[in-house]
Amino acid sequence: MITVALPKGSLLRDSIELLKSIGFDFSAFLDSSNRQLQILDPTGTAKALLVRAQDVPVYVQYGQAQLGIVGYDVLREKQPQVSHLLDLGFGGCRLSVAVKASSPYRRSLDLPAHGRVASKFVHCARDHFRQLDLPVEIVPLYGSVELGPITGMSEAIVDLVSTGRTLKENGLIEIEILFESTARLIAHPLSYRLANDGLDRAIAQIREAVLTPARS
Ligand SMILES: Nc1ncnc2c1ncn2[C@@H]1O[C@H](COP(=O)(O)OP(=O)(O)OP(=O)(O)O)[C@@H](O)[C@H]1O
Ligand SMILES: O=P(O)(O)OC[C@H]1O[C@H](OP(=O)(O)OP(=O)(O)O)[C@H](O)[C@@H]1O
Repeated sequence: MITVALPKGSLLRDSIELLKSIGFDFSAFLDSSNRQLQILDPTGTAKALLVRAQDVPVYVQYGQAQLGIVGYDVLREKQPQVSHLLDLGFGGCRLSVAVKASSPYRRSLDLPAHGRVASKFVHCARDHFRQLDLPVEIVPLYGSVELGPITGMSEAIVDLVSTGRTLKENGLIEIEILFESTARLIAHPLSYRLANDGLDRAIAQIREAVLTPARS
């Protein structure tokens, strides 16, 4: 039995579609009236856990799931001890620095020393400003990060941008990209090395499905 940790939120639908293309049906997670956090595929050969995006690598690192699907952004932020197998191509976004459009800042280095930067990606943000040798205070938030500059709590944010709509509708602009992100397939390192439970076959099928442009 293979167990796969799936992220709630933005990546869930594409993750379920990908697994469906290799014969595992976890579409029950898309039914909003369903409250189950663990479901068996109807064939009884695989199980899926529904977890918060940041928790996917935790279940994989500790071996409760042999496989997981998670954004590269989360891997950069959490640095989990997992095997990084494959870029799945969906969930494209980027981690960027953004400021109020009306502010004078147009690159990270324009920000004032000891200014504040709000982010859910505390480690990535800290690394970015450390590399620039610009001392800033990172303010950890859990969501709606854009409110940092809007309310005046912070001069800037480090947050995910996809279409750019959230920034635009909140009067912010992107001034620097830290890195691009897509969804990744990760594995529990020991399980991957031992390749038990048809794991090898499932990984090969996922690889094949990702390389084949149209999923059925
Ligand atoms: N706007 C977006 N467009 C595309 N992919 C995104 C977008 N926002 C986030 N992602 C990707 O989806 C992953 C999950 O993000 P999502 O916004 O669903 O959850 P979260 O808000 O980070 O987690 P939680 O709701 O548990 O706090 C991110 O780690 C990123 O890889
Ligand atoms: O560029 P866009 O396509 O507008 O997407 C970017 C938004 O998506 C994510 O937020 P999410 O929906 O996860 O909400 P959150 O603020 O609670 O993290 C991210 O934090 C941005 O706010």
